[in-house]
Amino acid sequence: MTNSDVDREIDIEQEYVAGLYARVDAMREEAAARLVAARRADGDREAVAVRQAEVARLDAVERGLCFGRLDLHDGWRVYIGRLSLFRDEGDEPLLVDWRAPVAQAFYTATATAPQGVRRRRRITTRGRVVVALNDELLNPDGAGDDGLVGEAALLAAVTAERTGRMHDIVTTLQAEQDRIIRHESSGVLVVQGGPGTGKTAVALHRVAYLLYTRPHLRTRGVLVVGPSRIFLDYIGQVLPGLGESSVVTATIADLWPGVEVSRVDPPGIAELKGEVVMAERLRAAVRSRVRLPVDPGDSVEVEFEQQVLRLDPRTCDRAVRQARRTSLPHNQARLVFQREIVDVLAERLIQAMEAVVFTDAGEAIDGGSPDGRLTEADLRALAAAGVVIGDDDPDGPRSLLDGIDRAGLRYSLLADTGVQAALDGLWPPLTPQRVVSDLLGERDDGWSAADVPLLDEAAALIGHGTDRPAFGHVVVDEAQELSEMAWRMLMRRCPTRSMTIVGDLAQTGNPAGASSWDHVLRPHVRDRWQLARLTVNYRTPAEIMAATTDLLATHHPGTPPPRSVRSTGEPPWRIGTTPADLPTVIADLAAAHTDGQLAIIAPSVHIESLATALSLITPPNLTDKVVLITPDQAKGLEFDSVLIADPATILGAAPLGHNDLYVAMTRATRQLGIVHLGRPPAELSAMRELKP
Ligand SMILES: Nc1ncnc2c1ncn2[C@@H]1O[C@H](COP(=O)(O)OP(=O)(O)OP(=O)(O)O)[C@@H](O)[C@H]1O
Repeated sequence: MTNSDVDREIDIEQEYVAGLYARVDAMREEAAARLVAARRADGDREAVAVRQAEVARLDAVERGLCFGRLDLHDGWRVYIGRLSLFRDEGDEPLLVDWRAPVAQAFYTATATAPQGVRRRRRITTRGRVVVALNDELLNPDGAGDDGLVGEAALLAAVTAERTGRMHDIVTTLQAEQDRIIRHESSGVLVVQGGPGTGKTAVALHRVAYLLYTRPHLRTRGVLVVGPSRIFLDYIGQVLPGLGESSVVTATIADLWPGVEVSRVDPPGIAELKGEVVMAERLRAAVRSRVRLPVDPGDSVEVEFEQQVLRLDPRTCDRAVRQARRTSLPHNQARLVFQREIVDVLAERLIQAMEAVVFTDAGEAIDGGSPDGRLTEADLRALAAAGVVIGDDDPDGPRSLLDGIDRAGLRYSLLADTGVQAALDGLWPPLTPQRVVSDLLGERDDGWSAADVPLLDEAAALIGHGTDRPAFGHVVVDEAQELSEMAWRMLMRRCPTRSMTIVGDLAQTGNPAGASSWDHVLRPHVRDRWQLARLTVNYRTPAEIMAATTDLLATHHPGTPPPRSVRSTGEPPWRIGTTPADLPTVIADLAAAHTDGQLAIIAPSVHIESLATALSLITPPNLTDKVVLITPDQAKGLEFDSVLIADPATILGAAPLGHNDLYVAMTRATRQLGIVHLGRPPAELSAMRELKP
């Protein structure tokens, strides 16, 4: 096309896009009016929320409303964008939502498999203005069929300066990513992929896709679990940018409201707390809190209204078995136990009362039989005293107390503090906090992140907080980090086991985390899970991935690094220094840095001195030009450039330190530099060395 052809085409698209915005503006006005009306119509909060979501969704699609066009061989033309727009109900769409089936060809059609597409056009807009077009003709001769769809737009997206916030990739999704996003699994789908392969992006776009294709999830709710608050902030704009703002994001610790994580476990302890054997130990701990008398001589005395009633071991045992047969959690089963015991106590009291009959004058004249029947002698005595009993059923038991009296007596027993104290001594009410701290033998000095799944397990055993929300679909990001106990907790939040799990087993930093997907999932879904893989690294240039080769080969032999989508021609470097000079060297390198956002990734022992030397805050503000973080905090994030301080300490600080170093090395989109103390670790010695 000549320049004037391009200009003419841009004018045509501009007119079309302007028409789309006019339609959105009209819809937005209507939605705003509906919101005002809903607010006026007193109190219906649900209706207001629905209307608010409608307005938010229309606001969210403002940027990049329309980004593509497909020209089909049969003459049809389809515009692709962030939502579907119609001029009038029943009309052909003006714009097709990227999640609709017809839009799939935009991401997956190739010259060899054109899917009826003649031309794929990318439309780039700035605000509401069309600024560029990029056409691909899908010729059957296969020209340009390199597996990457829309390479120029893709490379522009992956090389753009980072902002500390993740953006959606709806305009440049690649075929292998699209297939996962639209995967029809309604069970557990695991997405395994190396660093930068788009796992997080794909998981979030899949959420948007599922909300579109399975509308029931809007009411059932979707939960996205991430490794840290920093990470959740980093991804926080992606779903709202796709018009989906109803999704809950949380760390594992956030899923237990009311507990503040304020403590870090000593090395090795978090690992033990994460093992599944803890579930059995908690179960045993809860069970052992029911304490029964064993010998007849140990009968429990219950005082009620100046009478002493005795509970022998057999009665207690029967009540416990009755309660356990219900399979209810501890605190609810306790109520069954109490009812059983109170029934026994009430029956004894009734028998004692029936055994004595009072005249009008309050004089005790005779007794009934133990089963509540009055003897003929009793009846004669009572008739003589003017008391008439049981005339509604002359043949049945003629007891003095009717059903209401008996219920009242049971209630009085249950409400009596003496009776309650005796019952609590046998089957006490429990709280998760008590159970967990008793089991761990820890003082009340706060909770660690690894305690949260234990609290949740205890809560499930006890029946505490049974109103915890469950979700229709759960996404787990950086899923390799979850312990067995954390998986149990998550499964309780997702009874339908509809999940998207994304992670990389080569990046596991948590010693309690996963080394095999089958191992973590089998106890919950047996073999009913599917694995999908992502193979192309969009973040990290080939030069940086090459620098991780020795690290990967040493610690994960046989794991191929993902193929980088691009190279920069700029190999990463390393430089040696002394412990005393480390802060100055890092500060000088940071001061000389001009190429976009820089992250300094350092083991926690150096964070304080580096923060002082560079006047940086910790934890960082992710949108700052220079941020200082630990490898653990860096999980899932990315930056234009990365400086790693003291890699040997990262390697040696934890049992899976090599994975932490791998994470740190794969965060940069442009440059990587490593400052080591003394000689470099063997895994990095092949890197280009800069002389100080
Ligand atoms: N199709 C795409 N178009 C544009 N950018 C993409 C595409 N796929 C991935 N990216 C970008 O590549 C980067 C890495 O993506 P993402 O963080 O989702 O990868 P990841 O597999 O979760 O990485 P890690 O496991 O290393 O944390 C992000 O900036 C993302 O926007």
